[in-house]
Amino acid sequence: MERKESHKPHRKSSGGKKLKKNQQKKSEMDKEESREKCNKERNFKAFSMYSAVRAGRAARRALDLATKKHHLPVPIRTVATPPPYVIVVVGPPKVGKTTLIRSLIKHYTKQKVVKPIGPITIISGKNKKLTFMECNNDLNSMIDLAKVADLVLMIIDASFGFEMETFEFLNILQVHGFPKVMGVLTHLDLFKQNKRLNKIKKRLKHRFWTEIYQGAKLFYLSGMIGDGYHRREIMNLSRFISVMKFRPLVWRSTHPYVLVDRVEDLTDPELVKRNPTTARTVSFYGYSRGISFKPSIKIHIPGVGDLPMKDVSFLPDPCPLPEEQKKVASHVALQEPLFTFLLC
Ligand SMILES: Nc1nc2c(ncn2[C@@H]2O[C@H](COP(=O)(O)OP(=O)(O)OP(=O)(O)O)[C@@H](O)[C@H]2O)c(=O)[nH]1
Repeated sequence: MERKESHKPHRKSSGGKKLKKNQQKKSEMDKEESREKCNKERNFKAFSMYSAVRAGRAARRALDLATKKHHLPVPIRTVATPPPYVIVVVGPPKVGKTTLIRSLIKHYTKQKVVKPIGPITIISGKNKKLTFMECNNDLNSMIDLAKVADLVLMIIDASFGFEMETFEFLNILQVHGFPKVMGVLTHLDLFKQNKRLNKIKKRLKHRFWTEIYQGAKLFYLSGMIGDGYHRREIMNLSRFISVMKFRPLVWRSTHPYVLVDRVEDLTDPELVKRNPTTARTVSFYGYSRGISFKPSIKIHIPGVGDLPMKDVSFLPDPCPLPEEQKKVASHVALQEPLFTFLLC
């Protein structure tokens, strides 16, 4: 007789090296899956806050940036094409003001100006003109230019640091409404050690931010090639100037004013010969800025006084924009915001 043997089923082992490894693998895979699922469902950025201090700082910065954009709307009062923006180059003696103007003019016009004297107006884009002017280191020049500057390029010699002239000009700016200010560090090639150069750059940047505002733009010009600064650095600076938005200051957008480019004495030379202190008739040429001039108003000339105006008239623009040049070519009459007025 055959005997059937019944075996007990094999019991699965609940321990051992291999099993433990498999279980670990499985649990890891499960975790990964659940994490992926979680990320898909929720925005993982929402849980990225690790530090309350850092989050506070980020929130404050975001608010700062948002409030910076809150400006009252400014009505545009200029005629058709705006007058050139005035860029004043300020700094102590021998810091590189002339060199910077020369380099910028060479970049924009491809022309070499050996010694730029007085205001120089150039066309920097399709509908933008710029007037560059160097500020002398006397108080009168500083006060006069602080009144008309749209952008101030503040040159700082890195090997000297900040000097009295810089602080004087900043104080004057505060009185006349603060236009845009950009710092330019020169003479950086005099530092031979990189470590020291970086330290100086950082120190001057923080000092500049304390004087102007946190985050004010500071450019670094690392040295000279020939008689100008490096082409690439000048190109970067000019690009920055080209895209800059100049916000008109309240006083300037509510008053007429002129930065005089040319003066002509129209008095009879015979009269002057006979009496050098005779009353003179003088013609001033310049772009009218702010609001329109009325012939009846008195003109204030800094350092001279209030004088009656005899006449004010339009002149064709000596520096027309490319579009206007085309119009002139096709004999379209132009009315430019350039003024001449007679004083007696
Ligand atoms: N090594 C070095 N020399 C520079 C630099 N910038 C300007 N210079 C030199 O400094 C000297 C004075 O430069 P300017 O451009 O005439 O200075 P400035 O501020 O116009 O001088 P003033 O009009 O007399 O006040 C020139 O010999 C320049 O070659 C620079 O970044 N590095």
